[in-house]
Amino acid sequence: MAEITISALCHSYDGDLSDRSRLALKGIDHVWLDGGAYALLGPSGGGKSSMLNIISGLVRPTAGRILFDGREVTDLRPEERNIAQVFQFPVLYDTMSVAENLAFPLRNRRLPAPLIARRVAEVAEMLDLGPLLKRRAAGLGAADKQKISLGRGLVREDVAAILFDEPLTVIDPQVKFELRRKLKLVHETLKLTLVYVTHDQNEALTFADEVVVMSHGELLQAGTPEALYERPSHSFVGRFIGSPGMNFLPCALEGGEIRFDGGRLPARGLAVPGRAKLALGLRPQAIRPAAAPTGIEADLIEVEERGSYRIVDLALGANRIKMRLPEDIPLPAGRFPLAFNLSSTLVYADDQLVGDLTHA
Ligand SMILES: Nc1ncnc2c1ncn2[C@@H]1O[C@H](COP(=O)(O)OP(=O)(O)OP(=O)(O)O)[C@@H](O)[C@H]1O
Repeated sequence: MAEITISALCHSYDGDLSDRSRLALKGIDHVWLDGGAYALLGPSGGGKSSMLNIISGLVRPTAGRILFDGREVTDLRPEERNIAQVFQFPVLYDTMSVAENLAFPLRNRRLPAPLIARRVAEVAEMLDLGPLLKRRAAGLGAADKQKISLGRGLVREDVAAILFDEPLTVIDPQVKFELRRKLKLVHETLKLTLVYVTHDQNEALTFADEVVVMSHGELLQAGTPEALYERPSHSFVGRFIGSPGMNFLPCALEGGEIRFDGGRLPARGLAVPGRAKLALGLRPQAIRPAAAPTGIEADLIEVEERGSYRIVDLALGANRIKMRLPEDIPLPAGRFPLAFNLSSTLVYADDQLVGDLTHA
């Protein structure tokens, strides 16, 4: 396995870098550490597949470099890079048995038969394919076929990394959960460098040690699931992660206070760039009804029951915000004061996190 470094990566499918807004990748730097389990998360068209295909060598970047363990591979062909890639749809040979499909990447490299047999048995065991080894791939369902594709990715011991491009899209939810758990176990056992593309935040947050969020060809944040949840460094990440996502209140910094429609909060010592568009970012669980007046008053609009908690829609001045309230906390009716957890009340300037209100 290898550490993969990408440096100043830009890509345009027509080769023209002059119009930044049209680039599929807009100057990305990142290091994928050896043995890390990464999720590459973002909306459709954000550049995730382009990034994977550039790492594997299927696409050559218009500008920038890729290094495996410090060695430049930008100009190497896919077969020279030793990357295993698993795609959204199963890639296998229908006429071969499951065992032959799993063995194929190893036979191709002319590995000794006993080694091939050992690896095929190990991978089949990991993915519960043992009972199917002699069956022809053609007769199997979508989930089993995709397991074979995953197995073909995992079977080689010499790969620099395994890249998964939305591999569970065609799998139904119950099996999906099971396979994701299996992949996590496989990662823990084999310490592979894994990059797993998804646009599903639950998939990303449960699978990865580190989540990399991309949108519009930019890498917006890379961090642990907790960091992305608690301190999104870009407002897009705050909105994209969480259900519901982060609330954003347009605000202004005046006289040592953050002022927003519906309230104000002390913000002494907070420095923000001049002329920046400011917003307060608040997770729904950082908001609570207050027992005494706080200067922030909201009107109850709607309540959605979600089992052990409620999502409460509130009007705060002209803003609509969502509060996540555990079942055991009473919900006042009508208009009531709100308290914000200040360490989770984040300040964004032109969509970038600049601080919180803790020390105000
Ligand atoms: N082969 C291609 N030719 C031209 N443009 C492409 C090609 N592949 C991707 N693009 C464009 O590059 C941008 C990034 O697409 P990419 O497929 O990398 O994003 P993605 O995040 O993987 O999206 P999805 O989740 O839909 O696969 C998009 O604007 C897309 O239209």
